[in-house]
Amino acid sequence: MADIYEWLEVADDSRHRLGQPKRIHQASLSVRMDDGSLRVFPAWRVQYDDTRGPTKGGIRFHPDVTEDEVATLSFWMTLKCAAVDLPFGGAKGGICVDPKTLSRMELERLSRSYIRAFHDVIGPERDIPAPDVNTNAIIMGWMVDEYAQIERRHVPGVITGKPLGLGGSIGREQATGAGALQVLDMWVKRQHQEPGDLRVAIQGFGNAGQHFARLAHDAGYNIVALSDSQGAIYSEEGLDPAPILRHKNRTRELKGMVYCDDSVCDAAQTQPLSGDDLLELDVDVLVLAALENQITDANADRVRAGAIVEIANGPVSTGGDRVLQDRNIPVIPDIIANAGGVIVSHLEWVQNRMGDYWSGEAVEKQLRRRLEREANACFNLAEEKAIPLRTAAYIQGVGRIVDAMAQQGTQGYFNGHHG
Ligand SMILES: NC(=O)C1=CN([C@@H]2O[C@H](COP(=O)(O)OP(=O)(O)OC[C@H]3O[C@@H](n4cnc5c(N)ncnc54)[C@H](O)[C@@H]3O)[C@@H](O)[C@H]2O)C=CC1
Ligand SMILES: O=C(O)CCC(=O)C(=O)O
Repeated sequence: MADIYEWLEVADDSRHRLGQPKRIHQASLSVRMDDGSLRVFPAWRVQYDDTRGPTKGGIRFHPDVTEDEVATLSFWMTLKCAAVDLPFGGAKGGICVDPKTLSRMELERLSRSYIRAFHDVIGPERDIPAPDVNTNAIIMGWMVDEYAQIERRHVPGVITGKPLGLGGSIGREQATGAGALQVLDMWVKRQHQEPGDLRVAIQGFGNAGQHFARLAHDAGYNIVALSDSQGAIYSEEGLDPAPILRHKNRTRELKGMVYCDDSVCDAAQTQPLSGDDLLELDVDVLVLAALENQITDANADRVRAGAIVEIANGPVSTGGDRVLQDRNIPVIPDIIANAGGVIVSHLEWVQNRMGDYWSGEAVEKQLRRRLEREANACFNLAEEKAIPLRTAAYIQGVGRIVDAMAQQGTQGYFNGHHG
């Protein structure tokens, strides 16, 4: 961050404030299992900075979740919301759990207990959670219901990414993938390339990766490889994500894909591949849509992709980034590439507060307009100043945050309603 602060001539006060999270909330969630036993799960909500508005960010269920991880993700949320000019600060939540080991009822009890633990520190004008890794609209539905039961009133704006029947927005589910495709399209156009000429490999086939894959295939990109946590598949002829998704929904993994009957993905055309090998394929675009630290200084020198799109948060480590920069492999950074999700979350929150709901076209138009403006600003800054896209995106985000900090005055942060 030092170079960004130097560039923007950020005052020491703001550097100190951006140097650590404003609040870290931790809880131990006691949950009754179906067999009558009790399990306790560590959980966090970290609210990094609320200078520009209520804090915003998803909740992750994963066995590797730690306080440090949640805090880092909350910092990136802060930068992301500012980089695309949303009136939000940044937060993130997490529970250290392997959700695949829980029954549906256990998962519901765990989700509701998260809200009971953090009820006092969230709210539509305070901190607004949303889905992230291993959480989805069903879980957001349980959570918003738990919040309403505690409050004894409807409060749909406390959580976004909800089911449509509980005040969710049309378009939120595909927003992250759709936004990432829009940003990639803009970048491809600037390189005077055509989607039909580009071979794409995608790591991660969950909410973000699936929608990206489907929309990119429809837009003419040639998807040659896909992976999930269990394995990867590859086809020189190109993969159609729709039947692959049907197979994954049936079997819960991509690995067995070679045995699929469907003509577009039969054994003759589709080869299994290791997840690590996917990262090193000779493709035009490598899309990272799984977890952090997938490209590091240990494997960045073996990346053969022409460009990388970060749909996941932090999939390229700082060391990996340095190697890719030295090798002139452009990285379209997470805080722009995956911002479609939080942009439509903002639209959902606005609709909840208005008590009126928009068509899919209206949501899509607003998403496109904001991303076009903010991604172009980032691309232009990177080009004008000959700096990496990530540096440009950080300058865009940090610049807005430190301006808002300065506008609060020297006392506001400590004595005002943000304290
Ligand atoms: N869902 C959303 O709206 C947003 C998600 N993101 C980020 O996108 C990333 C993915 O999130 P979601 O799709 O929502 O999660 P998800 O839980 O729906 O899917 C995650 C996918 O990654 C796969 N995966 C995990 N480890 C892997 C590995 N080592 N190799 C290959 N695949 C692996 C899983 O099998 C699964 O397919 C995360 O970094 C998340 O923070 C960012 C912005 C918004
Ligand atoms: O939709 C949101 O509020 C946040 C989604 C999220 O966690 C992210 O962008 O990383």
